[in-house]
Amino acid sequence: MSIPFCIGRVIDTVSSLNSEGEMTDQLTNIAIFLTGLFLVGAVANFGRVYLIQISGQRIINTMRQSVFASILRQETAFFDKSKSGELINRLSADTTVVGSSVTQNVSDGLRAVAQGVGGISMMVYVSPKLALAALVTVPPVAVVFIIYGRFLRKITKSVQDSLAEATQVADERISNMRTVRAFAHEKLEMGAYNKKIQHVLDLSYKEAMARAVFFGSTGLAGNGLVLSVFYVGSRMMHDSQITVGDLTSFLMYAFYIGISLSGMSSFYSELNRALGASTRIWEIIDKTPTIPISGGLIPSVPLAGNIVFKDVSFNYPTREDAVIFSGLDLQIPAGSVMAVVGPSGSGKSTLAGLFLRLYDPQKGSITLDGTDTTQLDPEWLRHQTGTVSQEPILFSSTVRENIAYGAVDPESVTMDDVIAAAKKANAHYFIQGFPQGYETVVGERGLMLSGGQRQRVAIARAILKNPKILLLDEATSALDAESEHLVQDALEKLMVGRSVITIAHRLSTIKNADRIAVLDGGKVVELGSYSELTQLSNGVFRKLVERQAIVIDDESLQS
Ligand SMILES: Nc1ncnc2c1ncn2[C@@H]1O[C@H](COP(=O)(O)OP(=O)(O)OP(=O)(O)O)[C@@H](O)[C@H]1O
Repeated sequence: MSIPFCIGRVIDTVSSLNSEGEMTDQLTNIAIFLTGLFLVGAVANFGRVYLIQISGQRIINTMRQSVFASILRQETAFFDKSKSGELINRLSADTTVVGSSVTQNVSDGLRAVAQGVGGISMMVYVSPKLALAALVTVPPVAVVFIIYGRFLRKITKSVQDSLAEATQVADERISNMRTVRAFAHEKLEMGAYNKKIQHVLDLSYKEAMARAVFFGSTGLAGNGLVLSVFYVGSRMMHDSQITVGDLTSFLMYAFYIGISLSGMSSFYSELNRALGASTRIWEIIDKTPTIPISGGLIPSVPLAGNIVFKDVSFNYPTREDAVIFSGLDLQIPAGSVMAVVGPSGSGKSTLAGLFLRLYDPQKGSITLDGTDTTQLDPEWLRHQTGTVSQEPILFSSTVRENIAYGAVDPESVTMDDVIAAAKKANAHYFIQGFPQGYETVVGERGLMLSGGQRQRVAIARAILKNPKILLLDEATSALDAESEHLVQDALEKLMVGRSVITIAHRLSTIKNADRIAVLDGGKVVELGSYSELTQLSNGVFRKLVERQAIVIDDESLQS
């Protein structure tokens, strides 16, 4: 800010001084002063760029950590409503928009603001009257800024929303590429994606138009400022109200302000884009989950494993009209095996999910050793429970890491523990057959393994966990008869001394269960041992067994 001032002084000094020596002295002093100032400026610039860059990157990091932590904290129902591609977009694209605004623009923007404020102050110092003439452009510029800022925040949110929808489409199709290929729907999917991305482009046209108007008008305002200084200043100089040096300084300040106005315009523009995108980030960061992931009671006495469902009524939050349970009662005594059967869609998997507190029932209670599970620490509850589900999902790491994932602290699991669990799950043999053995990477979601292999790795994971409670949701459904027999054997050994809820379609696998609960119409309609239930004439279970026997007979006849 002192440069135009110094130049003004140089001009006035040169035109007023007569002696050569005096002029040289003055000029040397000013030159030394300016050199010092330039050096300070260079160091300050270095510091500004470096520090702002570093803090910007740290802000992006912290934001990403907070968004991801908040996503992981959310209750299961949140993931029923949200789409993974959309969430990933918030984690990456939105944080980048906010982050890049913070990194590049705050630094340049603050400089532009400082330059603008400094320039105006110096103008007022040199000549308040001329400064007033220069600032006639401020009110219309302020109005343009306000209107544009509002518009940009809104449109950025829409662009980011549409981009998230497009990412969601791509994400779902790419992760289910086999289905797309099997149905030969590549062109259809391309069309679906193009439609979404076209919407982003349409919105971007609007944004580009607004930007063009904004930058055009702020540029015009900057030039208007220079022009008014030129016009009024020249007249004032002619009337000897200001010196030539003052006018030169003034014109340079006017240019500075013009430049700073353009810097402020892009800063303001980016800031509003960042505000639009950050709305989507804060929506997630601020969201409090309805079921916390930890916190609550951790019983001091050893867990026995008495599970009681009492008068439980439930519907999924996303489908309020579809009642899954209405007044369901079920008791699983500690250390016993309860098999749950029933028609498809009768709520067998839901029952297991309610015990794990993936969802909370709208009515009734689920207790563990007499304590309502809503009072218990969910983290503790889930650590006590081993789960093998119908379609076990593995992570794209090694077989060893996937098995060790079952432990409370996977890092502390030894190779011997992993092998022992794999042997019990009848998985050791096939794992050893891989060239990299336990270090084989299983691909995204474990897709490089067969369904049966995945299931055995998942069983090994549950065995390694050694939990007090076991939830087996069709744990052996993907296995062939021989493997099923072997794994079933391992599972039965594992079940001893634990409370088990086992869900099975193949009724032959639950013959040894202590009791069988038959679900239908949102309630337990029959309860008893295999032999008790098969003896009930007209019983639902008996019919299920008879129907399955016919199917099995048909299959064996055909083969
Ligand atoms: N996340 C969800 N959101 C909304 N509805 C769901 C959800 N999961 C399941 N449902 C519905 O709840 C009902 C019970 O599903 P559940 O998976 O518990 O049945 P199931 O008896 O285990 O079925 P299957 O034997 O076919 O595995 C079904 O009608 C299903 O459509």
